[in-house]
Amino acid sequence: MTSRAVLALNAGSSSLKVALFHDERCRVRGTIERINEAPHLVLDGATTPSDALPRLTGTGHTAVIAPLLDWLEAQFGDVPLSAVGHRVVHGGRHHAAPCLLEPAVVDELRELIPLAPLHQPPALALIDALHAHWPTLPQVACFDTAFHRSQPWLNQCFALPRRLTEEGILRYGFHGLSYAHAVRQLPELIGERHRGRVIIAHLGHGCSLCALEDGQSQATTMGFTALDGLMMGRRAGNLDPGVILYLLQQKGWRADEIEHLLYHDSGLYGVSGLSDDMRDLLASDAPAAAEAVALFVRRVVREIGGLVALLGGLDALIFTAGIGEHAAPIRQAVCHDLAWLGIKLDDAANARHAPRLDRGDGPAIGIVAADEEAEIRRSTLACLPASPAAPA
Ligand SMILES: Nc1ncnc2c1ncn2[C@@H]1O[C@H](COP(=O)(O)OP(=O)(O)O)[C@@H](O)[C@H]1O
Ligand SMILES: CC(=O)OP(=O)(O)O
Ligand SMILES: [Mg+2]
Repeated sequence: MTSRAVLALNAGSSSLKVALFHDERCRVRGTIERINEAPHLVLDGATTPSDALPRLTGTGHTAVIAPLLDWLEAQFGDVPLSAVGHRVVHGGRHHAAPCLLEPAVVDELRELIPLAPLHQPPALALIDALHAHWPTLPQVACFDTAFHRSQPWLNQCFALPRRLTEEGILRYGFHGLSYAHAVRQLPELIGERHRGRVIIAHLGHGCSLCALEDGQSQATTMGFTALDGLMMGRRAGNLDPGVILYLLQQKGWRADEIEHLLYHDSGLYGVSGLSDDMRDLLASDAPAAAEAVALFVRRVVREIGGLVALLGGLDALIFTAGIGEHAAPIRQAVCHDLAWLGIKLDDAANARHAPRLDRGDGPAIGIVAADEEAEIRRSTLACLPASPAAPA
């Protein structure tokens, strides 16, 4: 079989995650953190001297990509790239599967920028930059929204006039690459229960929940945009739309000020007044930090209650992403408040972040390490023409 290598790029609002896969092996993986302020590449599982890393002088995704590609070529020039795969947060109504990035698709994705203003522009900037760098290399879009196209129609609808629903004002849902990856890990982690009623809690900088049956998305907390649902690092989540009308009409806020409030100034950061990072809040003894953490937990518990009602019960609760994987006190508080569901957390297993956290009876509880890049690799390869058969 021909050898295949994929560069996976995951453009986040404040970071760029990168992984280079060669066949089954991951050759290098890392995150460019604080991309809009002071970008620096942190490689997974390695303490690399800074002079061996790319020198990132400009800020933003467009500025870091050229030095990153030069560095990758210098370090891994022996890896014959077959394609680049991108996480594209919004695929709208028409993309239920990954696809090759033809010019018409890129134009269509540009139209979705208002629906994902933090994520869609950096992904599109990377697609343009990669095309300029390697004009003939196939590029594939892997959509966060695609995983949720399986939701029953009622769970995709807002109670709005039909004409708006028909226009595509729907609950799309996000974090689909993370959920798809988690679902693949479930048979090994929870056995036959993977076919049952499962809730996955993706708690990272952005946060959402997904209710699944037989591995298919049934409902999710994010909606038309990634603003809905849970409280997040800098996003409020679920909010009475009357608050927005009040700010517009009574307080004279402009639309761009409201956008900033919703995407940047709310959530853990807004409530604590300190930080958008759960680590800082858990380490702080400021009352406002404790309140932000308590509200975060309260919102998770309340939304899980709603999803359990839709599923008609719960067979497993799975945590993933930065907070879900690493913040034992958050998992503990959520599980404590869900004791009425028969959830019983093994505190020792929770403290050591073990894969299985339940005490053997009641719903299974587990942790899956998020790996959107592995899902990007898999989806990207699936979009490429099959390898020519090896000569006999
Ligand atoms: N050890 C930890 N304890 C508590 N929270 C953590 C820990 N490690 C990471 N986090 C949280 O995870 C968040 C980032 O999660 P991640 O899934 O990497 O987000 P994203 O991909 O959206 O940038 C951080 O903002 C931080 O709040
Ligand atoms: C969709 C979304 O919120 O993504 P992230 O968690 O990467 O910000
Ligand atoms: Mg993320």
